[in-house]
Amino acid sequence: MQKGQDLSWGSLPYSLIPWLQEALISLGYTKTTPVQASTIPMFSNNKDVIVQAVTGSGKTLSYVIPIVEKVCAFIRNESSFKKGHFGGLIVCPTKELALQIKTVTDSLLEFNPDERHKLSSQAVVGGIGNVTADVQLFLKFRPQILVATPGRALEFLQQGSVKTSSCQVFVLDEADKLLDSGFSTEVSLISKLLPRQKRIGMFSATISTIVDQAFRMGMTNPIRITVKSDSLESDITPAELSLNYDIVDSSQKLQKLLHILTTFQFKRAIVYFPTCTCVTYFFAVFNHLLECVERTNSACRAPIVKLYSLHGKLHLDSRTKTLQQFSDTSEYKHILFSTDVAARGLDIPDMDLVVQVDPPTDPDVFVHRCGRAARAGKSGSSILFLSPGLEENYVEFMRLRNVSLRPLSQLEFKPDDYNFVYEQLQKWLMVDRGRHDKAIRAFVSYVKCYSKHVASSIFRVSSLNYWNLAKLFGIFRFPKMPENKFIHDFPEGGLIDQSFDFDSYKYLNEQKEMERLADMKDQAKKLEIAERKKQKLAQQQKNAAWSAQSKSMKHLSPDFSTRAKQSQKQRLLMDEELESGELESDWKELIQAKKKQKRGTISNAFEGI
Ligand SMILES: Nc1ncnc2c1ncn2[C@@H]1O[C@H](COP(=O)(O)OP(=O)(O)OP(=O)(O)O)[C@@H](O)[C@H]1O
Repeated sequence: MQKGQDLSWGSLPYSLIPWLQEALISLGYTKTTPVQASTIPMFSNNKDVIVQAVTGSGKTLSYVIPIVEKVCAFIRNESSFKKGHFGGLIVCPTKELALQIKTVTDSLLEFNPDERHKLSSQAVVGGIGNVTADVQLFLKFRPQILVATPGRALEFLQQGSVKTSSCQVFVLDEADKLLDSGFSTEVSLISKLLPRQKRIGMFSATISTIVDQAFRMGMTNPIRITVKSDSLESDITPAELSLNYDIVDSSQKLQKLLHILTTFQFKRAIVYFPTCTCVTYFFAVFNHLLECVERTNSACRAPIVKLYSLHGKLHLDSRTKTLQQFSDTSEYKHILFSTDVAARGLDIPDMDLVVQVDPPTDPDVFVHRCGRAARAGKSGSSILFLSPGLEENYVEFMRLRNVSLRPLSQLEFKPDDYNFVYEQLQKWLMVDRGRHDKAIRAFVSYVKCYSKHVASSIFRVSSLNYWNLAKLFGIFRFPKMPENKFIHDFPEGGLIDQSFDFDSYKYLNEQKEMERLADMKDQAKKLEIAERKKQKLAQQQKNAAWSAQSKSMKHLSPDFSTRAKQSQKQRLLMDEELESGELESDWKELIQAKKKQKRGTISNAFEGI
């Protein structure tokens, strides 16, 4: 693709269907974007394509237009699709993205003037109804184009009444994500269920690692299309996106985040946290902090309109509603707290700021997160927090991956103005022990997630500053977890403030508080019994020592020494049980979640985020 090349729709090397061209212009797409100019002629002309182009460059229309053209050509030749047949399948990793692609597709199809052959699409995604309901809708409305997530798509295609033989195009949007271990089995099974002679298109902003897998999907002589950015700093992020980082102690992250969100000018921002529990927790914390900011005459007073939260453990309806409300508002300063469920593909208008409280575990996702801002030629900026020490190497690590980050300037941050943050956080936690439980869960999930970083030489759980991290979450004690061995000067009982009285720390929820009190009684009883057993054992040992004095070692009954060993073993086991009982409380939820996740991998590998 040459610089200064004519990008009008009319300059494509073949003529688009007239109503389609009219539709594009009516929708405000007056000319092609570079990736569309390069891809549409190839993909429409029966070539398999592997397309890499920066975020927000218009990849969606690069495949939707060729699919619509193929569907129309099929109808022209065969008069219509038979019942149970369809013409194109688009698969992508998240439900939100699938619904967004369907919206883009429908916006074009509405312009089809042929009353006899209505064109439509259907979303086939997990979390909405069930596959039987999907098939019923499909048979009733006979859509020609399907937009699906991998698990549900596979189930759907395996239903007897769904016929795949007319499918001519198979698109993998966010192909690198689809072909990684979480989804690859479903995706290759889907490909096998579709006709051999179908065309395949793979699209992503970060696709370099998957080319070898293209052949496994059944691609024949795929054309590789790479559309780079004009940016001087990176050719894999848009030129209009400024990429910044800030070195900040975990203990100061909340304060800095509050400063940025209250003093920076932006319309919509997205703040990424590593796990679902972190999103839920910090969403609640931030709502409280913002109330405090509003109440006081604090230096950082600013008109934040609304916070939203999004993650994979929320019900799909509520996720869709949240995104809808967040996207629809025309007011300033709307902020979405999210996991990586909103990292790829989402096209939210006027998003001009992305903040990453931590880098993503997969470095490729960094580009996708930042790419939610500065889309379609608009400007935007992203800020990444890095902790001092090893994490500072991330800047060089990303530079080697062709992404250059600059230190954040113009941050007139005065820590003293934000002293109230930690105080308020602790006060807020004191109101309800349930809040502290949530903080502990979020803390544990954070550490677990940290251990999953691909760049394991930079992100080491052994190098984390757990004391600073504890301040970020506001917790009063360290949870029991295997990583405690890395905490220097680990305090007695994990208590961060030794004077803190956990026994009188209450739940607001009456039922929970009653259970806690009953538990406390139970524990006290168990300890008493254990203490008595210990004393008894000590007495037995004393007696044994006395009798040993009177007998020589060779006359010592072998039976006795075995019994002594056994009871010592029993005592150790009992101590371990008590210990693991406590351990369990912090880990139980994570283990359950892990099991659930394992069961759910087929339907959606994004559930963890
Ligand atoms: N030809 C065009 N003219 C003007 N705007 C366009 C054109 N094509 C697409 N856009 C707009 O550009 C934005 C980004 O498009 P799209 O979501 O397809 O990007 P993408 O390359 O798929 O991004 P990502 O890699 O983040 O998924 C959308 O708001 C879309 O409406």
